[in-house]
Parts: sequence; C-alpha cells; structure tokens
Amino acid sequence: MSLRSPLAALRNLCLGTAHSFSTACPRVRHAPGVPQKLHSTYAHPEGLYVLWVASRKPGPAGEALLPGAHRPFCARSLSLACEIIRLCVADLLLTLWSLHPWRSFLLVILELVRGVFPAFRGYSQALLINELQSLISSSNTSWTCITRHVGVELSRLALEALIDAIATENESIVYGSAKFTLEYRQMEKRLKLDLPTLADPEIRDLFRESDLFVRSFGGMSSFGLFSTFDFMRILTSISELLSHALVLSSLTFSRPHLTAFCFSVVTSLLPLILRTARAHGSCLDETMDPQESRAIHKQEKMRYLAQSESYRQELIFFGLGPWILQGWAKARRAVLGLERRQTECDASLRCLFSVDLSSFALFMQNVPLMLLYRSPSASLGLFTLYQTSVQAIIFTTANLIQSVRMAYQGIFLMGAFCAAMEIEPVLQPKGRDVPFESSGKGMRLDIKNLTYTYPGCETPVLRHVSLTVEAGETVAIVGFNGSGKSTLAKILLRIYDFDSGQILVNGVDIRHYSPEDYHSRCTAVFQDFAKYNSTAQQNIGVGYIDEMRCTQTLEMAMRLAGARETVCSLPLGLKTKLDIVGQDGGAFDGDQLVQGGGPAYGCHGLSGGEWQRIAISRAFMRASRPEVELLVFDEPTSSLDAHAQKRIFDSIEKIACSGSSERKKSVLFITHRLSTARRADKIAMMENGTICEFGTHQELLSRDGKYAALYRASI
Ligand SMILES: Nc1ncnc2c1ncn2[C@@H]1O[C@H](COP(=O)(O)OP(=O)(O)OP(=O)(O)O)[C@@H](O)[C@H]1O
Repeated sequence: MSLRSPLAALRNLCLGTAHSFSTACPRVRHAPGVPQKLHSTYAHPEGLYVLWVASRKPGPAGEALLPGAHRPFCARSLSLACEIIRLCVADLLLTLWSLHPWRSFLLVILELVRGVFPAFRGYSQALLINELQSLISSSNTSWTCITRHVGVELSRLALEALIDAIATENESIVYGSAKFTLEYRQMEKRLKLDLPTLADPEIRDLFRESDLFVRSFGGMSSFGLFSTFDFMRILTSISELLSHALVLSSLTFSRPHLTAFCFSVVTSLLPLILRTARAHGSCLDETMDPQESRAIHKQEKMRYLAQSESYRQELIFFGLGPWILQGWAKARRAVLGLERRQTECDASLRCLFSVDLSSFALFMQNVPLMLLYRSPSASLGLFTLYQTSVQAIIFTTANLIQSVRMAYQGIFLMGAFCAAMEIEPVLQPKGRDVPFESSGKGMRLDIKNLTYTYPGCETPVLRHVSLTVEAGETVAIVGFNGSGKSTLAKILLRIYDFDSGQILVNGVDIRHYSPEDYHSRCTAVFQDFAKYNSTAQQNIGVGYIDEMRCTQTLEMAMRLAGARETVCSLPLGLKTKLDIVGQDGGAFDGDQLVQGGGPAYGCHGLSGGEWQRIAISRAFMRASRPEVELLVFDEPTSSLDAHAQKRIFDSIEKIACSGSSERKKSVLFITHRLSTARRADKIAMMENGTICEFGTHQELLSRDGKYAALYRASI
C-alpha cells in the first residue's frame, strides 16, 4: 500500500472537474408540466415568471407562499427548480463572466484547488509522522529526510495561505462587481415599472423575492441566503469529498481492504443519514403554512404600528395602544402556539430516533484500522491519514447537505430575479412609440367613452367619460367626493391606464406615446403629493431635476407659488431640511438626520398650506418650459387662504400665456371651491364616475342642474 498513489489521482480529479465545469449548460426555453398561461400580460407565457408563480403554489388550489418562504422539497418543486436553472443559470453566468472573465475563471479554479487542500494536508502530515515514527523506533533514519518533509510541510502551509489570500481577494472583487451589477439591474427595472404593473400583488411579491436574491450577494450566505457564488462552495465540497474518498480508497486498495473502505464510508455517513432522516420525519416542515404566515404578518404589522413614528400622533390621540397590543399579543400567541405544537410534534418524533447511534458508528469506524494494521506497510502516518479522511468525509458531507438545501431555496430566488428582469411596464406602447409633436398652443384632449376599474375591484370608478379640452383651454373639474376626479386626472397624466374608450392627445392615441415622453410634456400637483425627507431645495427641485441647482429657476418657481417668503424664513433657507410628519420616507442625500416622520433634530416643520406651496413650486419648476403643454392641478389650493389662492391662479394664467396674449398651455384643475371653478373657461361636473354636465359657468347655472345646486350650496 503506497501513500504516493493519491497524489496522481488528486491531480486527475482536479483537472477533470475543472474541465467538466467549463462546459456550460444550454438555454432551454420550454417549461413542461407548468400551467401554460398565468400572466401573459407581463412575461412570456412559458417563461420564468410562470415557473416562479407555480413554485409559490404548493398545490393547485393552495394559497400562495409568502415572499421568501421555503419551497417544499417535493417532486413538483424539484422539477420547477430544474427548469429555472435551465432557463437562467447560463444567462447569469454569462453576465458574471462578462464582468471579469479571467477572475471568474480563476475563482472556479481556486475553489476547486482549495477543495483538495485538506486531503493534501492529511497526506503530507502522514508522511511526516511516518518519518518521525521511524526516527523514534530506529536510529538509522536520516535527518535530511525529516528536514525535507518539514520543509515541504512548511512550504505547503505557506502555499495554502498564499492561495487563500489570492482567492479571497479575487472573490471580493468579483463579488463586489456582481453585487453592484445585479443591484443596478434590479433598481433600473424597478424604476421603469409603472403603477398599473406594481398594482399587481404578485408582481410586488416577485420583486420582494428578487430583492432577497440581490441581497444574497453580500458574500457567503449573507442574510441567511444563498447566492450564486455560494454554489461554488458546493463545487469545493464535492472536490474535497472526492479527494478524501480517493485517499481512503488508495489506503484500502486490496480486496479485503475494499471491504474496509466500504465499511468506513458507511459508518462515517451513518450518523448523517440518521440525522437527515430525523429532520425529514420532523413535522417542522420548511414550508410555512398559510395560517402561520398570516399570524406572522399580523404580528409584524402591529409591531410596525407600535414602533413607527409616522403613526405616533394618531396612536396617542385615538388611544390605539391597547388595540395594537391586543392585536400583536393575539398574533404572537398564535405564532408561539404553532411553534409549541411544532416542538411537541418534533419531540415525539425525536423519541423514535432518540437512540443515538452516532457514537456507536464512530466506534465502528475503528474496525477497518484492524484490517489496515495487518497490512505489511501499516504505519502511524497511515492510521492518522485514515482517521483524518474519515472525519473530513463526515464533516464535508454534512456541509454539502446543508449547502444543497440552501441552494435549493436560492434557485427560486434566482428565478424571481430573472423573471423580474423580464417584466415590462404595462403602459409602454406595445409597438413603436410615436414621438410627441408639440402644437405650440397647448394640448388638445379628446376623451371618448372612457371606463376604468381599479385593480382588484369589480365596479368601474369611471364610466363612459367623454370630454374635450381644446388647446389652450382651462377646464375645471368639480363634483362630489369619490366621483372619480383624481382618478381621471391620473389617467390623463398617464399614471394609470384605462379599460376601454380612447384618449386622443393632439389627435394621437395616448397609448402610442411613450410615458416618459408624454410626462415631460405635462406638469402636475397631485392631491396626495409627496413630501420628500430632504431639504426645501430638493423638495422643490425634483420638479425639474436638470435645474434643481439653478437658483434662478428655483426662485421663479417659489415666487409664482408664493413659497418664497416661507422658504426664506427657514433657518437655512433652501438648505433647510423639512420635517415630514406622518410619512415614512428615505433621505435621498444620504444623511441620517430623519428616520421616518416625527420631529427630528435639524429638521423644520411646515404647515399644511406651506407644504402645498412647496408642491406647487415643484410643479412650476417645469411649467414655464416650452415643451410643457398641459398643467394639471388636483386641489392645489385646498389648504390656502383666499389671497394665496388668487395668487396661485393668477400665476397659472401667467404661465399658460407664457408672456403672450394667447394661451400656450392647456390647464385642468380639480377643485371643491366653486368660486375658483368660475375662473375656468369650462367646467366639468362629475358624479358617480361620469361627467354629468359640461359647459361654461353661466351655461351650467342656467341649466339649473347638479352644478347649479352645488354652486348655490357653496355660497
Ligand atoms: N387605489 C384605489 N383602489 C381602489 N379604489 C380606489 C383607489 N383610489 C381611489 N379609489 C376609489 O375610486 C373612487 C374615485 O376616487 P377619486 O380619488 O378619483 O375621487 P375624487 O373625485 O377625486 O374624490 P375627492 O373629491 O374626495 O378627492 C372612490 O370611490 C375611491 O374609493
């Protein structure tokens, strides 16, 4: 029996594995065994999205798993995992390869090389032990030989350390680039998606899982997740396992020793097999049942309500504390109750497996040593190598099983990422988009028979809406609460789509314009305008990012909106950070002054009317630009006093005329103040999702209908 034979075998193994890895798997597009059409709106019906959707439904009638929940380990999920791998691994690897071709190659090679280190270590140390044994037992061993072995051992250690350092440095570079690229792609895709696409809860869940995948690229198993790079660890484990198996087989070369080899492997793996069987028999399935999911969800929701500053004011005022605590306690008890049942169930099963055979198996591993002992070449080094290899096989196999289990879940997250990258925004024109042609006189809008239903609702909020806004005209939309005014404005601003009917903008179907192009032709103040967790300058400047730092444009926008005095009175003027009470927002200039809402050091609060002036200034940032042809204001002055309101509408008129006698922009404004609505050329009265009256103020009064009644009630 020779100790030298494993060396050649290890070298062959190393080269062989590297070669087999270099042959990339082909990209297959068909996905058998999966519902043919689930959501063709978003993605290819046979694509990854469908596979991902199927993976979340454990049974045909089952409730979808929560984002991030573990998929069951069953034949159906396994086949879906295989399909996901076939569809996206090649693309992902190509992406990584394109970032750092040579470093990626080096990464694979170094992982494989690191896998054979432990076997080498055992082999080299066994040689040294043999030499020391013969030195002690006989006096004729040469010191030169021992010195050579010690030298080799030290060089091996130095080489291992060097390769480890190179591999770690290389890994961090490749990891860093991969993480950046994937995060960038995810962010880019997310920013492209419009509200109708994100209104689908399934799409939101898809992006949550995709986000988990991106976060998993923080390094080895970060956030308890398994990234693509961690698949490399599986390679390392396999190469380590094979190298130890080779060492063992070379030690037990002859026929009786082959029995010893098999015996060693079985006794090594027995404790693992028992542990795995116990885990499998456990009723603590990795798949979360929907009842538990709901309880966890409620528990987290209540915890958030209790902790978030955004709700603090109303929480205190309405005395919500006991209600939150009760809701949390009920959900928490449900979760703990389930956990306890789980533990009891687990414990009862554990009894069945309570006979711990591990130590017995450990003892049995010594039996083959007796056979080896009978061999003429038996030595202390040989026994040590045998023991090291057996222990390493146990350890590496346990690691491999754990890695494979994590990788299995990682596959579905990877599927979510790749599927998310295929999602296209609903509002994007299906064919080639038509470039917007400016009329120079304002936008002409022809709305014909428009109907719209919110996602998830059954009854339409807009029904057969027809309206014409001539170029340069000012139209006021008035009506009862919930009659659909804001919804109509958002459809006209191409934030929402519509179910049926048509909108012609300057004679062209609005669906033929790319949303980005169309949005650059409009400006708006939304009823639910955003309050950014940032400075006054940024809160106004986001209206036209290109001139966010242009003092002249900012000054003009503030002056027209009557916000100049407010901003000048702030401690740092435009540079003052604004306090966003009641809204959770993220600072986009990277500072940590404010976490969520609530008064915070260094921030300045504003009144409702002052915030409204800031929002109007934001809209005015771009309103005067020649390419902007439509101004939409959804209750822009609801919190303003009468003087401020008059000033705003004078400014709107001034901007619409752009210094000439004729209007160059069309204006739509929604208001509940009918004294303001009178200023418009025409008034559209809305009721129950449709326009019931349309005309000038005088025409509508003389008609003595709904508008006249509302007007009389308001004065
Ligand atoms: N995201 C949504 N999902 C489902 N329904 C919605 C959504 N937003 C609004 N609605 C419903 O659509 C209807 C019209 O709402 P909209 O905000 O357009 O009314 P409005 O005329 O602007 O009301 P107000 O005068 O009170 O501002 C309402 O009944 C509202 O409940």
